[in-house]
Amino acid sequence: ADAGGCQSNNSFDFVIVGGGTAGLTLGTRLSQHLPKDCILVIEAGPDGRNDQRIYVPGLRGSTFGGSLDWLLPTVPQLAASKRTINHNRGKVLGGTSALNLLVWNRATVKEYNAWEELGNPGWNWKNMYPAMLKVENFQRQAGKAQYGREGVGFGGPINIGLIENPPPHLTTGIPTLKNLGLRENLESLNGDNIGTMYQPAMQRYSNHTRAYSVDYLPRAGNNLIIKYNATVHKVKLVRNRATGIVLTNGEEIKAKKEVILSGGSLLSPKILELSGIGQKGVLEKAGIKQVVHLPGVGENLQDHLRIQTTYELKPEILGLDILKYNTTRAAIELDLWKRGQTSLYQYAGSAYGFMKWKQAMGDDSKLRTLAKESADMSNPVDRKKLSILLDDKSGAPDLEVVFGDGYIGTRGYPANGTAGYGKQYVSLLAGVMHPFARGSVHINGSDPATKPLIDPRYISTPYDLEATKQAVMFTRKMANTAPYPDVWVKEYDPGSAVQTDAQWEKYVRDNVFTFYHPLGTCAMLPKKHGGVVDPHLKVYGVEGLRVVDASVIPMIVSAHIQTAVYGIAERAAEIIAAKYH
Ligand SMILES: Cc1cc2nc3c(=O)[nH]c(=O)nc-3n(C[C@H](O)[C@H](O)[C@H](O)COP(=O)(O)OP(=O)(O)OC[C@H]3O[C@@H](n4cnc5c(N)ncnc54)[C@H](O)[C@@H]3O)c2cc1C
Repeated sequence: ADAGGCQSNNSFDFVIVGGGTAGLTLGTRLSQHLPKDCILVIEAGPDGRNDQRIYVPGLRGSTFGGSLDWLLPTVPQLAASKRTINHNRGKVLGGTSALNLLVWNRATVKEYNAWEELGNPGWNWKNMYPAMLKVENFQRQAGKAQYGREGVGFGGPINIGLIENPPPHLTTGIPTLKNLGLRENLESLNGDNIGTMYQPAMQRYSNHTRAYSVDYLPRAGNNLIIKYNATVHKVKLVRNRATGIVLTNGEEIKAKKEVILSGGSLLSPKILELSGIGQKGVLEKAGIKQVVHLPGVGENLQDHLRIQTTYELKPEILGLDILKYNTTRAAIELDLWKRGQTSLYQYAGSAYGFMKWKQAMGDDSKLRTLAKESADMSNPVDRKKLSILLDDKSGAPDLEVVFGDGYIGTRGYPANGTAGYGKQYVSLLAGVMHPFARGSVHINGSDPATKPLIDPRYISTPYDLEATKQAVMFTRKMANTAPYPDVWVKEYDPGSAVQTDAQWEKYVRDNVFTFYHPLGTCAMLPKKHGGVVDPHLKVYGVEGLRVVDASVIPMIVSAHIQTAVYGIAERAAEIIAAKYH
C-alpha cells in the first residue's frame, strides 16, 4: 500500500488511541480499506510479541499485576464484604487480548438483536455474525472430537480451535451436564449456545501459541503506523471538533480526519472526561472545564458475575497446578513446549454449559420475582434484559458454567507450608449472564496518571445476589453428579461445612468476582437514554471523534465478550471506510 506521506509533521488522517483488541482490528482494516490514508495507533504499552508470558498459552495469567497490566481496582464493593476487586487490562500491544484467558465464543441471536432494538439500526445478529466470522480461522483437528459445521469462520486472522488433549476432568464435564438434563451442542457459536460443549480457544495449532489481535498486523498496509509506550492524556478539541490528541508528555499529534478511542471500557471514558466530555458534576469535581455535556460517559457499567467451588483432584490425574509447586516438572514441561512436543503449557480450553435457570434448578419462580424487583423499569437496558430473562423461548441463557483446570478460586493457590499446598485442584466456575447492577467508572481528579474510580456495584440488587448464590450451589451439584465424582477426592472451596442459605450467602459476598467483562461505559444508545455514541459510534456533540471498543456495547450478552469486540471493530471499519471512500 501507498504510505501516503505517513508520519509527516506528527499529522495523520486517523489517530486510534489504544493498540488493543479493537484498536489493532480497526487500524488494520482501515489501512486496507483506505490505502491512501495514514493511520496511527498509539499504544501505552510496549510491543510484547517476544514475551513468552504472552505467547505460551499455559503461562496465561502470569502477566497479571505486572508491568503489562493496568491493574485497575474497584472501589470497595459494599455488598461484597467491602472488598476491592482487581480488573486486569493489557498495557501492551494487543491490549487485553494479550493477557486474557483465551475463551472464544458467542452469545445468542436475540441478544445482539437487542442492541438494535435499543435504538441502534444495523446492530443486530444479521450484521454482527458475519463481522465476527470474518475475524477467525477455525482449525480442525484430524481424528479428534470436533465442532459441528455452522458457527465458525475460516480465513480470518485469529486462529481458534478446540482443546487438543482434554484431560479426564474435562472429558467428564460434558456427560455430567448431560446427566443434569443439558443437550450436547456441537454448534454453539451459531447464535444458539444453550447446552454443553467444548468451545474454541484462540490458539495457533501450528506452534501452540496464543492467537490475539496482533495477528491482524501482517495484513495491514505500510500506511498503518504504531507508536509504542505513549500514553494519551486527552483529545484536543477546537470548538466541538476533535483535531488530534495530546500525549501525557505534552506532545500533540494531529488527526486530519478522525480520532478514535479504543482504550477499553475502563479507560476510554477517562480520556473523554479528561477532554471535558462528560457529566457536569464529575468534571467539576475533577477541576476540568466541561466542553460537551454528555451525562452517559462512564455510566451503564455492566459485567458478568463469577463465582466458583474448587475440588482436590485425584492424585493420579495430572492437572495444571503441578506447574505451580513442582519447578522441576514445570521446567521439563516448558522445554517440551519449546520443542513442539505435547506439554501442559499447550493447554488452552475448557468444557462449558449454558442454561436457563429453569434447566438448572427446575423452579425458577423466586429468581423471576427478584429479577422483576431488581430491574429499573425506567431504564431501557434493564427492561430489555428483563424481557429476555423472563422469556423462556428467548434462547438466551441465564447461567454459564465452566469446568476449569487448576485452582481458580478467590483465595489463590494454597500458600507453601499450608495443608493445601502441593496438591492439584479443579475449579467449577459459574457466571451470571444478565446481572441488573449497572455501575460507573469516572476520573479521580485531573491527573492522567491517576487510576479511575470503578464502581460496578457487584451483587447490589436482590436478583444479582440470589442468582450468584444459586449459580455456586449448582456447581456443587455438578461436582456430585456422575461421572464427575470420578476425578476428585474432596471439596476445597467452600468446603462441606457450608450448607445453609446464610452460609452460601456469606461465601458469595466473600468470593464473588468479575468474569472480566466490563462494558457499556460509552454506550451506543440514544442520547436521551444515556448514550455516548450513536450507531456510527460517533460521540454525541463532537465532530471527528468515535469510540470503538467494548465500552460501546449497550447491553451485556451471554458470552465472553471478545468476539463481540472484534466484530464491533470490523463493523466500525466498514462504517468509517464507507464515509471516506
Ligand atoms: C483477565 C481477563 C481475561 C479475559 N478472558 C477472556 C476470554 O477468555 N474470552 C473473552 O472473550 N474475553 C475475555 N476477556 C475480555 C476481553 O479480553 C476484553 O473484553 C477485550 O479484550 C477488550 O478489548 P478492548 O479493545 O475493548 O480493550 P483492550 O484490548 O484492553 O485495549 C485497550 C488498549 O488501549 C490501551 N490504552 C488505554 N488507555 C490508553 C491511553 N490513554 N493511551 C494509549 N493507550 C491506551 C491499552 O494499553 C490497551 O492496549 C478477559 C479479560 C480479562 C481482563
